[in-house]
Amino acid sequence: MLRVNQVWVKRGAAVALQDISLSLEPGRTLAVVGESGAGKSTLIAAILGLLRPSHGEITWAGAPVRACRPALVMQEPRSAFNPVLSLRRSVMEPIVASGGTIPADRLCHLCDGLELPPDILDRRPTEVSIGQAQRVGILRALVASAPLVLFDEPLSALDAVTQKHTARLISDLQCEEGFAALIVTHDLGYAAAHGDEIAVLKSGRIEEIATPEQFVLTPKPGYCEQLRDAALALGALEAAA
Ligand SMILES: Nc1ncnc2c1ncn2[C@@H]1O[C@H](COP(=O)(O)OP(=O)(O)OP(=O)(O)O)[C@@H](O)[C@H]1O
Repeated sequence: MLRVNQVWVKRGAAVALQDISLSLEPGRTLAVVGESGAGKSTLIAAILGLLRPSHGEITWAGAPVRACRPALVMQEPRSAFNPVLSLRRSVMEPIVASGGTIPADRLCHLCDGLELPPDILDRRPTEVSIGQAQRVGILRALVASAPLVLFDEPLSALDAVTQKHTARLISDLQCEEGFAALIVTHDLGYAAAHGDEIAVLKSGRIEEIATPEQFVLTPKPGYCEQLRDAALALGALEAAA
């Protein structure tokens, strides 16, 4: 299980995360939402060990998170890849580096599910659309069979139909394989439909961790309620309301 215990993280002179505690079990999804600059990407970087907390600790099954080889879907689809390598090399590299192999049928199954044409992995990042690059980023994370997958705005470059389809593929695969998913998103509809819990971040602090039902029906007064109301007004929570 992922445990984030009373974590504080500084970025430069400023405190970007303050007293963050949360946990996430295998097979479960935690959606992290909140305004721009709230600290969502900082939380991912701290979980990955890229930023060191000034206080508190972050573990997976009681050990440093890096020991479980977590997978990351990065926010910027194209810059997530080395521009001079084929996408295939970028997808395979983490697995080859750890001495593993990817069964060909798994790669084909995931490419099909993500609606990626068979030849796409032989191209470079600049030779595919941003939405395709985003789906290759998801492919790279899922193919590794990591027990913990961190998604930073995984669907932001996709059209609505592809978003829905890709979100379903991630959920189905999670049911089959049981990985824990932490998903940072601005899309409250996605958070409510696919999160077992929603964590609302504001100014580096957790305002509330709630089930989608609690968030929609009885959000914490103040910022969480404003966020819920704004999402309702935009029709983003229709399925969950
Ligand atoms: N490299 C950096 N150096 C100093 N401060 C940074 C750095 N990166 C981010 N910050 C600051 O840390 C705070 C949290 O940023 P973070 O990127 O985690 O927010 P976010 O919630 O992911 O935002 P967004 O939704 O816009 O991606 C912000 O105040 C931001 O300006």
